[in-house]
Amino acid sequence: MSTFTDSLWQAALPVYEKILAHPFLRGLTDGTLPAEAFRHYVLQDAHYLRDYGRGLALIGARAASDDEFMMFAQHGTNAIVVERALHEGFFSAWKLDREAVAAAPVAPACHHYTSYLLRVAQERPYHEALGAFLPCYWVYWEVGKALTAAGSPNALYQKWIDTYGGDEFGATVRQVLDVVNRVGERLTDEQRAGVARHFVTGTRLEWMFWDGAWKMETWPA
Ligand SMILES: Cc1ncc(C[n+]2csc(CCO)c2C)c(N)n1
Repeated sequence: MSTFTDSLWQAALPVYEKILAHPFLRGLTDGTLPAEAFRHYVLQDAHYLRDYGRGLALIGARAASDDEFMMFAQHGTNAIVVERALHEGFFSAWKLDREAVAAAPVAPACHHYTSYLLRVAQERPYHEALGAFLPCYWVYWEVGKALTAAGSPNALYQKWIDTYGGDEFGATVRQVLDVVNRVGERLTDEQRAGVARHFVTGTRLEWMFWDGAWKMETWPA
């Protein structure tokens, strides 16, 4: 039987296909991604994870059930655990200390995505916020599986791929998909369309985050 989240995936499929074809992701698996672009990405991701964790805490506080609250609060904490692991892994290898990471400006794509997520988490209904926050999990899982199948000749890139292609991350994503399907059962068609709109927007912002890193985009003025 087709589920609510299946319909969300169908809506975002053209964007997901563009993500898989993007030179940043192609470059991770064939090894052609310039090291500076990867570094730009990981630095921006440290900024992203701190705001994403706060956004999860906000939507957790608005959840209809204690189980959903606990799940989002835990995932929010985990976003910071992952952000700290970047410091012990990639950043220490690049001799970047905490101050240097914090001082790196938040680039336009990251600024756009996190500003959007935090606005939706505070201002829009809970179900719409779920739509906006879901691509972060689901797109990364699908990308992780696709890139795991391809592999990378670069050990650093392979390490990144391993984070998102594994079963542990898959179990986390399934947990969130179950919540979205449960919430979806109570929604009208119009409300479901609202969730889908945010899901597509979030997926587009994931594409833009990789594209911004590929172009090593900074503020034009
Ligand atoms: C731009 C960007 N999008 C998604 C993720 C993946 N991700 C970040 S937090 C989280 C769940 C809660 O810990 C997941 C799956 C990322 N790292 N960077």
